[in-house]
Amino acid sequence: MNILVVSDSLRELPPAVAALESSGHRVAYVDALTPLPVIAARGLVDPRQADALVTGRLMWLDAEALGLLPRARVIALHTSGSDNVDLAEATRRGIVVTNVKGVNAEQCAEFSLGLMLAVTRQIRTGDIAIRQGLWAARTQTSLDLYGATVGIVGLGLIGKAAVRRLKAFGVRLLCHTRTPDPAFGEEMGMTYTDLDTLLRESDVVSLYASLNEATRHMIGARELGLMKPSAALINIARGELIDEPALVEALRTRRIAGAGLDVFETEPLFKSPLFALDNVVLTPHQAGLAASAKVNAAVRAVNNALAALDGRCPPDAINPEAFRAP
Ligand SMILES: NC(=O)c1ccc[n+]([C@@H]2O[C@H](COP(=O)([O-])OP(=O)(O)OC[C@H]3O[C@@H](n4cnc5c(N)ncnc54)[C@H](O)[C@@H]3O)[C@@H](O)[C@H]2O)c1
Ligand SMILES: O=C(O)[C@H](O)COP(=O)(O)O
Repeated sequence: MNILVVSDSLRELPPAVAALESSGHRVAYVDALTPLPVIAARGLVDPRQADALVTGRLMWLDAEALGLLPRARVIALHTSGSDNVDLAEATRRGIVVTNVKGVNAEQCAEFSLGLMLAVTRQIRTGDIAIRQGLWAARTQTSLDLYGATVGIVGLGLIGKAAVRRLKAFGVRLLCHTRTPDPAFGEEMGMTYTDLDTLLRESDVVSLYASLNEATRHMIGARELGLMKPSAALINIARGELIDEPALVEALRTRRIAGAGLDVFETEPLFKSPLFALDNVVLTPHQAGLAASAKVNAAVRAVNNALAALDGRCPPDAINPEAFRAP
């Protein structure tokens, strides 16, 4: 059978390539996350012949793109998010979709704490000052994490991993989530609350929710207006959780004190009003980019694809009801 790999990184990961090459299937690679309609139009590889597609988060798989995969049995994502796939349409077409949830959860959690520390303790400002010879400008940071209230939005794998770390920081923990875990909350000394209360009471609000219709723009002008002027907003989840122009305005007018952002409404991001602001720390969607996680993600995605082609429902199927044996 035919496997199409569209990825900007998978070919650099020998264990994933070895698994593909020894599978006995025909494998075609496109070494950039190019949209399927563009791949089809260029005619170098025909997605219509693919029985499996292995790809990543920036491959937008809406109804039109899925229409270019008439033979596909499986779409195997090497990312933990899966919001780039129209799942209902994939299911209707009998395509099983898999992701690699949890593969980079610990790394993303630790990165979010890095952003929290960078923003609240103004590590970036200090770095810039010392390089400019401005030792005397060293900043007395206005917020320590110790003793602060941290609001967790979305308590999934990454949210929980962040909470475990934050417990050691001596913070008060609030949480708003669709999936409260009372035993975990009790163990961590964390209080579940509605979103507005969390926004009003938190010194740091950190987002870990998945992107869906209920969470898209869950933080807009109204929500930013509820936050303390001294508070910081951290987002390593998905850019679309925040109404970005509203955040730019809140940061520009110092309605909130700062933000740490790893994800954006448009990615990749080459130009943004955020770049001109000194109270925001920005990173290019790298929270999960640890070497081990990247290899594990690619190998797990390849194994999901091979399982489906082998007639087994893939272990990471998000829509197992769509699985059909060859
Ligand atoms: N920056 C990165 O590199 C990176 C890497 C991996 C994952 N992510 C993103 O991080 C986020 C968390 O990933 P995860 O693996 O922990 O996912 P998960 O599915 O385990 O957890 C998601 C959480 O969001 C909550 N949620 C969903 N809808 C909600 C709503 N309406 N209100 C409140 N909570 C809601 C769910 O209850 C769940 O607890 C996702 O958005 C994922 O795409 C980012
Ligand atoms: O969903 C994920 O795993 C992260 O957002 C990372 O995605 P990426 O590997 O496509 O950057």
